[in-house]
Amino acid sequence: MNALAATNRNFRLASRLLGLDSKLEKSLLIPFREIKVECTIPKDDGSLATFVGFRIQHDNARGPMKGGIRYHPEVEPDEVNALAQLMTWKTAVANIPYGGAKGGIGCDPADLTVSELERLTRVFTQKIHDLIGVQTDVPAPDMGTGPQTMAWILDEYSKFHGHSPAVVTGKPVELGGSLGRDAATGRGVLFATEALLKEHGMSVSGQRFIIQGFGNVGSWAAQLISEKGGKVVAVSDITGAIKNTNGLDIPSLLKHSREHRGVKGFHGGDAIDPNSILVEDCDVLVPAALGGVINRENANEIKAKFIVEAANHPTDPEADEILKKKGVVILPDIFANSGGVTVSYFEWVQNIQGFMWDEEKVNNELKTYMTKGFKDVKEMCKTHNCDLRMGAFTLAVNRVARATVLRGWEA
Ligand SMILES: NC(=O)C1=CN([C@@H]2O[C@H](COP(=O)(O)OP(=O)(O)OC[C@H]3O[C@@H](n4cnc5c(N)ncnc54)[C@H](O)[C@@H]3O)[C@@H](O)[C@H]2O)C=CC1
Ligand SMILES: O=C(O)CCC(=O)C(=O)O
Repeated sequence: MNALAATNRNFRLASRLLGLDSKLEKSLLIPFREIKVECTIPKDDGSLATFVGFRIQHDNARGPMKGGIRYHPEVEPDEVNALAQLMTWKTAVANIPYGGAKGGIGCDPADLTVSELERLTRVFTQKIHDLIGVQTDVPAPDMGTGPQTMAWILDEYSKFHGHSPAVVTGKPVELGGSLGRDAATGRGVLFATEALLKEHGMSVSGQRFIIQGFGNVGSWAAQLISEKGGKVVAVSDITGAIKNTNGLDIPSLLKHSREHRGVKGFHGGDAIDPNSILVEDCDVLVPAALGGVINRENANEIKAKFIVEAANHPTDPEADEILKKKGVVILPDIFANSGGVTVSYFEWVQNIQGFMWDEEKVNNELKTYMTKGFKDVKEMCKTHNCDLRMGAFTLAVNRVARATVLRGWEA
């Protein structure tokens, strides 16, 4: 099932549990605005290259639309649409005053030089600058983008609208980025996992983790989990997969990954087939790369007791059903990876106030939001007698529906 069909399905299931009116359901499902732009840049060798960029703004009932920008060869409209919708539900679960959006450019950042990436980012910003803004739509990093990408967007946007640090989050700290944003999604994954395991009378310490993806989210999650005594027994990225049943030495793996641009070749473990990583033995599986990786082909083989969705929509609905029958507990993306957008919110607040928080305050506030989010999701599970995914979806859809109805439809 494609990402959009899967996300729509989860939304509709939640809408039915809540008993939403079908007209309201339709208005919540259709995106506010879909932007598709052609981005042509001169490459370093003088030849031209054309890319397609998207920004899909899903909903703004609860506040400015918010979500990352992804640079990846598989970026296409349905996927971005699904990711934008997920942002609406994620900001609502976190209870931060935003709606949802997502953007992306269909490109392989590994094939472009830094100056080509800068030109591409600037052209994309020129095409969408009138449609984003501090109170309308605030981009952030996602796969294949990072603080430098946000710095280029900030600079290009500010040429049109004056200096506007709050137009993007996940910026370098020197440009108004928040302390703690870089680690925030991984730290949120840790807090979410702690809340889940505590509920089952367990803690991170001593559990065996497998992490797919070793970029921003996966590497921070691995680091923070291992600092808490969790044993990370296997990790994969686009270059390969490494396993060590005694636990990988994460600081050494981070160093190796920085020096060799990937985990491949790390000597502190055995190389394994990256396609098998999700079905290796562990207690907690943390997908932190692409969507749709847990599906009907591999769901039956999964050995983990818990899945913490650090990536967006890693589990498709067929796999959800199979795993539920097997008794696997899934902590859904719209809660589990909400630490990133929550600290993006703190960054935006700091920029608007012209004031900077210290990192301890950022991390403490994040823990408060994640703990409250878990409690709110669990309450919805009780109310609707449903699993954690539907608990999170009903919580979010109800909040957005309430805001939409309160605002009214008068033209
Ligand atoms: N960066 C953020 O703040 C947030 C990111 N996310 C989600 O987390 C996931 C990862 O994002 P980032 O870490 O930011 O991206 P990133 O670009 O920093 O890292 C992506 C990682 O995935 C790996 N990867 C790519 N294709 C793979 C494959 N086929 N098999 C195994 N590994 C593969 C890459 O090698 C890299 O290690 C995405 O689903 C993203 O939407 C969710 C919330 C916030
Ligand atoms: O920090 C943000 O605004 C959004 C991060 C993001 O794209 C996500 O949570 O999927």
